[in-house]
Amino acid sequence: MAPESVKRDWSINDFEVGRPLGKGKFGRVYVARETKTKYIVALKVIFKEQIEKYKLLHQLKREMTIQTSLHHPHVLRLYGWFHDAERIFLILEYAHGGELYGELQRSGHFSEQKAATYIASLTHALAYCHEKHVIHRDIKPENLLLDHEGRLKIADFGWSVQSTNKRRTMCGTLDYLAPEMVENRPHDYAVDNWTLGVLCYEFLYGSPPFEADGQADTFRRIMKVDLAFPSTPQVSAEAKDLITLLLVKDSAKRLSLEKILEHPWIVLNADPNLICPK
Ligand SMILES: Cc1nn(C)cc1-c1nc2c(-c3cnn(Cc4ccccc4)c3)c(Cl)cnc2[nH]1
Repeated sequence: MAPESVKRDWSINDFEVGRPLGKGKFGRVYVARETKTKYIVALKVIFKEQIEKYKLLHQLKREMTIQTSLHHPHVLRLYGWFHDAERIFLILEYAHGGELYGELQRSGHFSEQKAATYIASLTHALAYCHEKHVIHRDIKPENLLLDHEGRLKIADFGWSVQSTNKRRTMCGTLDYLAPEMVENRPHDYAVDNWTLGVLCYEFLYGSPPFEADGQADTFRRIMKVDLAFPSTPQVSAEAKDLITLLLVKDSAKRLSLEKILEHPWIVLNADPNLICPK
């Protein structure tokens, strides 16, 4: 039974902590087992000193508030949290399949079926987030996890925002930045549509479309929408069409999440057994 329905005042004594799983921005993540129910979770441990040092308490609270409120099969659950004198502990859903990034690194690039399935999963998750006025803004392979059946889970809402007013100004991460974010202009939900185009390209070719040696060159390539499709690996015209419809500089002209799900490449290639619309 999911821990949040068991009790509210958690402490580290309620968990048997296992091996480290990875490092997030400001803390390590461990696999852990809740002692009474034997339920397996991921425990993200964040040191208060780090949060205070980088003045990130507001961002952490926003991440926790947002992720706690999101209940979708392709969004990693945040069941609850607790703290002690030095640390903050987030009780997260455990994704048995690990990080999608590792799978991409091992295979070099994904098949069109796998890429389309992940893009469709992300699109459903983002449609849900946008309905709840949440823009993720930091979708990248390192923030994507897989469950035991290979279903995608979006993790790490550290850069997400609750967008009540339509336009926002904030910063994001490098290769996945939409032009309006590169220029630190006000931005809205459509930044996630741009990122879907970047991810679709990276899933199919193994590296992001505007990758360059230095940050300035990447920013220049993004601003020019300097998009080129290598001759290998072989990628279908339909896949290139979807990428081109998403990597559009004018955010209002990017393909909508609804139209992505109707695109022929998605309809032909995505595996419905691994996609959960709601
Ligand atoms: C790694 C790994 N290998 N296997 C077999 C399972 C996992 C696994 N890792 C996780 C992890 C996990 C671990 N590190 N990270 C790094 C990280 C931190 C913050 C945001 C995004 C990414 C996440 C989680 Cl949260 C939740 N579930 C996880 N499952």
